[in-house]
This record gives sequence, structure tokens and C-alpha cells, in this order.
Amino acid sequence: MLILGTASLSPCVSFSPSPSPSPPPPPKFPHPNPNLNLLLSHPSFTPISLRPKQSSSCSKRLLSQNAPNSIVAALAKAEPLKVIISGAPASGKGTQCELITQKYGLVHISAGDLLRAEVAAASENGKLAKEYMEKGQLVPNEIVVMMVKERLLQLDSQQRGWLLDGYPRSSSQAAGLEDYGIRPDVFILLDVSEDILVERVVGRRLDPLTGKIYHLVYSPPENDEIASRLTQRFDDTEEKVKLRLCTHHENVDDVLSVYKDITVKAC
Ligand SMILES: Nc1ncnc2c1ncn2[C@@H]1O[C@H](COP(=O)(O)OP(=O)(O)O)[C@@H](O)[C@H]1O
Repeated sequence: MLILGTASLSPCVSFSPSPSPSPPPPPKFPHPNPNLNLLLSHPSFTPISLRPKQSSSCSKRLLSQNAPNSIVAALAKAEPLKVIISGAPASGKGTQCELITQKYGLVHISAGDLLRAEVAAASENGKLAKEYMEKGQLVPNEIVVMMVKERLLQLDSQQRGWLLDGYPRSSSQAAGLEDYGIRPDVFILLDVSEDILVERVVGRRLDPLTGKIYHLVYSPPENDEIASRLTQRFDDTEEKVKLRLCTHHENVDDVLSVYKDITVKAC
């Protein structure tokens, strides 16, 4: 299931400016998959603006010889990092996005959040989008494509790099990005078993005040005050998550095929 074996990542040497190579730092990401942790915690994943100054030949020399060529090239690029993260509903995208953006300063662009903002604003697009979201279906490209593209092209995304979450979800969306010349350096796929996903979704709650996500059983609110203000997403019911899972399974292979040379799969 894993595309990158541990062996392909562990030989990487730190980007530390010290003259002697030091071992990679311990993973800082609490994801159960050690390969994803290693990749994400590797110093070479740091956007160039945050890296210590050094020559590009040095960067290349320090990277693992065993990592797939495309990923080695991506890590050595002298540009802000561009990452896409994909996965079924409740596969942990939100948690990983928070950790990755905190660590690398990337702009988090969530297609679902952009759509929910339109729904909340009761715009024409929002009203139409909600009909599809309630059925667990993909919102039509006419609404989503420009919304995401415009956000990707904003100055902060261009300067800091971006983490695109939940987009593309179909071959046409992936092809659209390619047509615009928008290509990520790394595509992360979170692959989690279906039983776990349904349980996670049904118990998931949001604190609208802090944006923090809770789970009624596994990560309950700290006190009654927080508990009393928690909300549930309108599409986080068992019936709707099953529809969203079907949509995910129908499309994920098409999207993966576009990014297979840069995919890191984690379960
Ligand atoms: N790239 C996209 N294309 C079309 N519709 C989307 C896209 N991303 C999100 N949506 C819509 O928004 C809903 C919620 O998406 P999201 O917040 O990513 O949650 P989840 O991954 O849990 O389904 C989806 O079920 C779908 O209706």
C-alpha cells in the first residue's frame, strides 16, 4: 500500500548548516504512518524561504538517493512548496493540514471550506453548491474550479506556497489544474479503512468559536461550556458520509493517476 518505503526516506541527511551530517530529527507529526512522518518532518521539506542558505548542488547531495526522482527533485526546488492532500471524508486531512501549515507556513486552501463559506453567505453559488453537498456529490466544476484557481493565484499562496485540501477530486479538475500549469510538488493520499471513517464522521463536532474539531467519544470537549456550543456539519450524518465515500471511491483512482509519480500514500 505504501508507495514510499521507510528505506527510501530514512537515509536522508539533515539540512542543518553544521559541517558534519546529523541524523534526521525525530518525526513531529503524530500520524500513525512513520513514512509520512519522516517525509513531512524531513528538513528538506522546508520551503526555501525558511531554509538555511546553501548551494543547490549541496541540497541535491543531501537528499536520499533512494527516494523517487520526482520527489527528490521537488524537495530540492528553490520555490515555495506546493502540496495537495487527498483522502476520504474524516481520513484526517484536517489534522494533517493543521500540522503541515503550522510547520511550513503554507496557505491552507480547502475546497470544502471555500464552498461552506459560499453556503453560509447564501450566495447563488452557495445555494446551488449546498444541493450537491447534501447529496454527498461533487459540486459542479463551474462553481468550484474558478473558486480554487483564484485562491491559488492570490499573492499569499504564491509567496508562501500552498496546501490544497480536497481538490482536485475528479480527472477533469486535475486536468484543469494541469492546463493552468498548476502542479504540486507532492501529492499526499490518506488511506483509512471505511469503518473507522464512518465512526469518526458521525461523532465529529466543531467548536465555531475556536475552529477546533472534537469527537464526542475520542476527543470530547474539555468542559460543558464548550460542549454546549459544538456544532455538527450538515453533511456529517451516517447516510451522507456513505454517499461521500462512494463519490470518493468513484474518483480517487482517476486523480491518483495524474499524480502517481509524486504520491505519498499513508494509511
Ligand atoms: N473538489 C471538489 N469538487 C466538487 N465538490 C467538492 C470538492 N471539494 C469539496 N466538495 C464538496 O464539499 C463537500 C465537503 O467536502 P470536504 O469539506 O472536503 O469534506 P469531506 O472530505 O469530509 O467530504 C463534498 O462532499 C462535496 O460535495
